[in-house]
Amino acid sequence: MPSRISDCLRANPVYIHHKQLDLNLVKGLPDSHAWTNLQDDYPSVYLCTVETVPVVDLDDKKVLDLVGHACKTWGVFQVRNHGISKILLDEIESTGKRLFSLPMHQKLKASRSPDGISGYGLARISSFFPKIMWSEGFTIIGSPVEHAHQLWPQDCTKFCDVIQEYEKEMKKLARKLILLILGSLGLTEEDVKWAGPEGAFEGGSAALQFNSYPVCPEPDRAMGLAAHTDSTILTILHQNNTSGLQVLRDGNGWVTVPPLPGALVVNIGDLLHILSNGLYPSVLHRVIVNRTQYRLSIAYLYGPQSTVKVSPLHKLIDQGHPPLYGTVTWSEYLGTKAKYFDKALSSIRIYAPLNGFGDTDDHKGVTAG
Ligand SMILES: C=C1C[C@]23C[C@@]1(O)CC[C@H]2[C@@]12CCC[C@@](C)(C(=O)O1)[C@H]2[C@@H]3C(=O)O
Ligand SMILES: O=C(O)CCC(=O)C(=O)O
Ligand SMILES: [Fe+2]
Repeated sequence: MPSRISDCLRANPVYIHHKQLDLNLVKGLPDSHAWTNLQDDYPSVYLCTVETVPVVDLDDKKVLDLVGHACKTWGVFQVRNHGISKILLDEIESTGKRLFSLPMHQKLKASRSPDGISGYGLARISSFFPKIMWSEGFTIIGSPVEHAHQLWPQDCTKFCDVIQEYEKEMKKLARKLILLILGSLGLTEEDVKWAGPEGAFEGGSAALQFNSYPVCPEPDRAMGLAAHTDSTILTILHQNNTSGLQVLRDGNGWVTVPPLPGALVVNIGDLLHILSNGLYPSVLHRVIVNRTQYRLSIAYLYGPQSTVKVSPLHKLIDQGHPPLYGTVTWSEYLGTKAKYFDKALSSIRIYAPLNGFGDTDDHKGVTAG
């Protein structure tokens, strides 16, 4: 199994046999983009008044309890007082807008190849669905320079500078959140071998994903980004002021994560699900689209160094709580995800209780298409 993420993605090419349409020019919803069975899925409960995604103020004295509760019961929360300046959030948002408003022929020059890691194109998970999603994406892993130069041959310095600054700040926030999450489990960085000196998580790796959701003529029959969990420890997401992100709540229904000015969304990913031995389950989420408002999001997908071994943390294991998952590196897990998609977590499960013991669910697929 390849050790670096880039090698792993190269070894698991994604062939997406769909031509990238310019969604901004399409007048009606083409059959290729018309999803069936969307109504048979779980209902959307975005008008629900009782259940709202937790919002955690990182300066709150009870932050550990709040984070722990959110991770255990929702797998997603929004954070305030996260330390990322409004200027930087505005800058990354306008960088994304500038990118996606380039003419199609220019964006296609920076296309992600099937065995590539970075660039413009449809989400990697597109190959698992018969219909095409109403979105376009741009992935950055490592240096953005090559693709940025294809997009802006004259001068891509501004783009690269903003990406670099944003990634630097996101990395700090991701580490802070991981320490809080460990704290909420009664653990410290010393309980995580690969955390390194002072819990610095040196060598952690990440992907930056820009997602663009143009306005859609028939939003009820289209899908912005199909239901999935992220293969990360956690994902930090900045969304513009258009709603669309939904999370599946206890298998009951889709709940919208409303955009809150200045707040960032934190999603628990599959690697934290494994590390926490299923105590903090990864969250199934999707994006629906909109007839009148353009939506943009920027996801910072954070994982450990690609070669470190991830398995349920020792202190969470005892006779009553056997390890539910085997050991994987992030690289290996991305390979597993590329093959099995929504069955990836269950494919590495090593202990399956007969009586609901362990109280975990490896996400049964939500398959509309
Ligand atoms: C590191 C990664 C996680 C990701 C696949 C990738 O190689 C880079 C893009 C990531 C992303 C973003 C959109 C949703 C997602 C499921 C996808 O298709 O590409 C995630 C992948 C993931 O978390 O598995
Ligand atoms: O656009 C969004 O709100 C979600 C994006 C997402 O789920 C992802 O990039 O993994
Ligand atoms: Fe996601």
